[in-house]
Amino acid sequence: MDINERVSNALCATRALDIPDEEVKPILKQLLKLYEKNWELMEAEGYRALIDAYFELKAKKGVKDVEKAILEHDASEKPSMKLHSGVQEDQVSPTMDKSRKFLAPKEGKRLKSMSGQGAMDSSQPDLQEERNESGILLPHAQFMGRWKEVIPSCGTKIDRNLASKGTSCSSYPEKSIEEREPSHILRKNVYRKHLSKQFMPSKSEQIINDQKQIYKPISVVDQGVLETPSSGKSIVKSASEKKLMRSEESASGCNDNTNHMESNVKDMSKHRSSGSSNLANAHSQSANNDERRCFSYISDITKGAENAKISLINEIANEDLPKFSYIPHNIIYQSAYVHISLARIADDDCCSGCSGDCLSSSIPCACARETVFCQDCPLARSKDDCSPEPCKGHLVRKFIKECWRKCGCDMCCGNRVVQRGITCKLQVFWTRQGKGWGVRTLEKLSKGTFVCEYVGEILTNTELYDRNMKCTGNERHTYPVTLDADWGSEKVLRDEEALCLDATFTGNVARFINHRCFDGNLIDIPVEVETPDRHYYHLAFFTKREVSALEELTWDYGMDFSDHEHPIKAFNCCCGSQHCRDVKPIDKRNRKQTQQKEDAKCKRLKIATKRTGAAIL
Ligand SMILES: C[S@@+](CC[C@H](N)C(=O)[O-])C[C@H]1O[C@@H](n2cnc3c(N)ncnc32)[C@H](O)[C@@H]1O
Repeated sequence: MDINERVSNALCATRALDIPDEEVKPILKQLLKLYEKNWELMEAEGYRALIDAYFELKAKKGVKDVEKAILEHDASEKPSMKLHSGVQEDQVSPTMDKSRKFLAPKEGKRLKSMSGQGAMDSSQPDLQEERNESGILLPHAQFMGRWKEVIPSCGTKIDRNLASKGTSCSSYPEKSIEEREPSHILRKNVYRKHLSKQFMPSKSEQIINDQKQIYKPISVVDQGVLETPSSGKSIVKSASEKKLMRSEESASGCNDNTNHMESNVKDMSKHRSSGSSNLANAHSQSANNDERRCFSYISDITKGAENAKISLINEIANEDLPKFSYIPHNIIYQSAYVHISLARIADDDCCSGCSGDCLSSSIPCACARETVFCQDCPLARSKDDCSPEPCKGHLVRKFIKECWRKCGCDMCCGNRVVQRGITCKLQVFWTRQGKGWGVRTLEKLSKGTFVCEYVGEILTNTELYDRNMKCTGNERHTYPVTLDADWGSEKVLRDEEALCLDATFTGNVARFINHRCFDGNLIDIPVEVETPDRHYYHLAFFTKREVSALEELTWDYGMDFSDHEHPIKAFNCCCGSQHCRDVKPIDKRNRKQTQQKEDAKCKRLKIATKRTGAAIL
């Protein structure tokens, strides 16, 4: 990217905060000097440094003194480069296996940690500890006085050359999504059965709010006066919010694009409540006398357990926060047999002879070869082609096998993506369509980006059955997903052997990802990391297409809404997809009638046009 483009991207990001170009330009200039023209630092976290510097200067001295003030700016404020993963470029159509088998009850419960996974136990405090005694939402310590949240970066791309700069793990260059190379090589027709996936809603899909109200929502009116709104008071929306909502409603596949900039404004207003005048300035600039509220905000629901912070925001309603313990890796509940040992990994199941990045060599290593690109993949053609283009995606994707401990490559190897964890900027938010909480991305994601793994407790099918039987109905939602454990193996596993993941009580951000019939923007891919037999594997979400900043992330749970025989009642789907499978008979009739009316209208128009010779616009 050339300098002009970079400058214009930076101005675009600050303009979105109503910061005039002429005020930001000198700051940009001085910061660049300070950063020795390192644009990656400038661009990190949505130009955070630039925006921070602006508000700080504005609050302290006014932007005229910028040149002097910026030199006083602490160099330690430079954002550091983060470890970033490579990316998977692929496409597949989700398949469904609707078999749901559960067996008899089993005995008690105790959590144990899975070896080598560093999982946290369930004693991890609840999200609700984010509140102070008076019940007001408390920002995290590191959030106080500094605005550290992400701003969509107007499609900022990072220099291609970065990829070839230093690749040590601590300073692994942050490639733009567009620039990342595919990290996994996929094998065709690998497994016999498709991955079975389904969510079981709790017995009652009603949200039962029996939790104690332990916090009060915050709302900021006009110039940042803090108030706690009385419950039931309707939320006044700005014109832009209303416009946004309308466009959301009409947009298919792009729901809940709540204005992130406005979220940030709300975040800022909270800063003021904690004594940050610069942020208050920002708020008063942008609020334009609109009433703005933020009912709840947590800057990092992972409490530092992930590489990237994941915030939670509710701008819509005064809802209880979800109660669960965040874990970044799967954890065994009790009886699940997940046998991880280096001895089980045969020599041809790893690439001990490799070094550095397995994907950088022209011939993929043994692990990468386990999964082979489709015929059209430029990497597969790379043997004949000395300069392969970036992969444009694959027709068939089955599973991914990542390099692991016995492999000779390093942690920055392109064939280690899922194991490096979340690097995307994600946010949990309260949806407008009645789906409860959902997950959105705060940055544009290109097709094939690894988003997150589905993390939860590893249970046997028997244990899951037991758990479901004990459900009181007070649980807000349950989130089990079955691992199609006999996939790729010779024998069919019994229910006390077959595994599933349950994120109801303990899980990661994926537990908030909502369902969308057919055209969700994520696809779940089984990933083999530590265990070679596919009895246990990881389930990772990748984007199926480019996803815009602020778009809700969704996947197809594979539910059959017409299966009324199923013991667990499915939820009423509000996915908004035009291909929604949960169509009530009356809607079906209406849909058909509307279609017939449309067809007739079209026909009439065509005839009229033929007669008059007029063009249909
Ligand atoms: C994995 S959870 C997703 C997070 C959930 N929305 C929450 O608030 O915690 C699955 C539950 O979300 C709700 N849900 C997911 N997708 C939905 C959809 N398309 N329409 C309505 N409800 C949905 C259902 O209640 C379902 O049982």
